[in-house]
Amino acid sequence: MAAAARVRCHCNALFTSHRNSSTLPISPSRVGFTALKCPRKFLLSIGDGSSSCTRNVSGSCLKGTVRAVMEEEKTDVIKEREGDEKRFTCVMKFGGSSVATAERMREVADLILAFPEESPVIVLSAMGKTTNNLLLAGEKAVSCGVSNASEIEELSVIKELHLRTVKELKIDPSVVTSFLEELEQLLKGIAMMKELTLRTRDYLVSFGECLSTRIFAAYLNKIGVKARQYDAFEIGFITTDDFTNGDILEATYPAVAKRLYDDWMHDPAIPIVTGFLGKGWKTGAITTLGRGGSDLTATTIGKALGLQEIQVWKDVDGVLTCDPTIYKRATPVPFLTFDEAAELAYFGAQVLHPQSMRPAREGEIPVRVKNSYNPKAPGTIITKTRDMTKTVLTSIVLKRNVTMLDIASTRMLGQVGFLAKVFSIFEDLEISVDVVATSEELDHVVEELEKIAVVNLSKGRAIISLIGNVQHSSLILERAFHVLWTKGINVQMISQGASKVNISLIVNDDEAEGCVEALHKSFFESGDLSELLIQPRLGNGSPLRTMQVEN
Ligand SMILES: Nc1ncnc2c1ncn2[C@@H]1O[C@H](COP(=O)(O)OP(=O)(O)O)[C@@H](O)[C@H]1O
Ligand SMILES: N[C@@H](CC(=O)OP(=O)(O)O)C(=O)O
Repeated sequence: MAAAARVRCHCNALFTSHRNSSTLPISPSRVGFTALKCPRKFLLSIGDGSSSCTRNVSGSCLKGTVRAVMEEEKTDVIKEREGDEKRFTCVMKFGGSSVATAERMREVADLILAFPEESPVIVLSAMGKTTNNLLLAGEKAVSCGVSNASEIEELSVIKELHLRTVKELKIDPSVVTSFLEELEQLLKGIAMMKELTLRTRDYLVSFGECLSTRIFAAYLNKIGVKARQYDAFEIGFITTDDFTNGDILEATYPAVAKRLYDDWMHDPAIPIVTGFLGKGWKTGAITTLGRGGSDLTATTIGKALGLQEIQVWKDVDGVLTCDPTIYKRATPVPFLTFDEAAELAYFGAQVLHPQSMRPAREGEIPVRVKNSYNPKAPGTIITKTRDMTKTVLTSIVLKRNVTMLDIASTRMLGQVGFLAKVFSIFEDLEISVDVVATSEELDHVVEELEKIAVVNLSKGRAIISLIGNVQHSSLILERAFHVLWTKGINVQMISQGASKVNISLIVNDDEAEGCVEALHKSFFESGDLSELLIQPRLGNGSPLRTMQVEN
């Protein structure tokens, strides 16, 4: 469940909420903000006087990162190798849908071989729905009893899929059999312990990527293309120990580059790397990077090796104007900036992992989103900047199942103190508002907030994010509100992101899909909106900074 918060207080001050929100002038009576996916971050500067580096780290791993950075090799692996011939040109990541069957694996191999001029590093996700099946199997194991663990339906599905795939690809089944046996043992262990910790969960789901990459590497070798399988957690993907949501640490970049380059120099072979996985720096245990984390694996490799391009191959023709499962007339967006793509991902567009743009942006490496089912489609290219002069709206993102907190000051504290206290409650409970996972956690927040405020909790809300050129916010809002007014929809909260590419509206969840469809029709299907941009602007033309809508 996600959450958004609205704070009411009595002050006239400039208010900066968090990463995603701009500095907002507060109205005397109310201030609105949506606090969204914002793992607690600190800026950490490390330098020796002549140079320094700054990096974002989670609060919980601040100490760990300092140590990891200190232990990091001083030399920059890429610079050190500037004299060398560039060994790799791009990274190509294929998601679960791209490698769902033996047939798909063959097609992906053909696709890779269709670009002989490229020297790629390949990143793979687990086959099809394997990650979901592993998680379901783990949950069933908790309560099914040891003697029934081998009969869990999802285990059979996983076994059957992988054994069928090796058979169809005519490769040695021993590539997968020992893993499948180990998986069954693990499920028995979970059944015995009757618990599934986050650490075990990560170990459990790691089987998906470990299996798919081994099968694919074996297949390439079988058809005469030299390939080498790598488990990311063995080649330097170092993360925080936040199981199920590990954060990549800086030490990863030189370590991964060194390993991949060294191996290539000794014995050239296409690297086939497990997406999604890492190794916790303190525990040494397998971690995962959050669902869809293979995109982040790919961009991390792209930055580590200083590649020319990062390609993420999906089952859609690129990033689309909205989720095609919500509205099927969504169309590809040819160009995006890193900011737009990051915002889109942060606000819930499943097509990209929320953190995946960070390494690409830092390394200034273009990311191309392509369709492995339709390689001829141009896809989407994501770069640092693009011509925005004719851009009004780029994409519409829907995030469902949001809980809205309405927080009104009881005036027990001064204005400044009130806001500080509200934020400290979220901080103390280690909750970044958009990632509140259970209602139990929310109860806790409400309990604490009620000591200083009147709190209203509204479930069943959705966030519709309008990603585009917020320089034209008035035009976007005018049109959006017209559409929603026509449909009789009440917008309950509105907020603008600091990145200047996002306006978010909160509406009732059960009305949200209809809103997305209506907004899509108006923004993308009713003529060129950019024509309106030539109309003279009234006022100073500066974009909207804040607005609060009362329901
Ligand atoms: N704006 C969007 N553009 C494209 N796809 C989107 C968008 N929003 C959501 N999606 C969903 O994301 C899916 C692709 O992402 P994902 O399943 O993670 O790919 P993969 O597993 O291949 O990496 C699409 O099938 C689509 O349903
Ligand atoms: N297999 C993992 C990681 C991943 O990135 O998958 P995909 O690329 O299929 O979204 C998951 O399902 O979350």
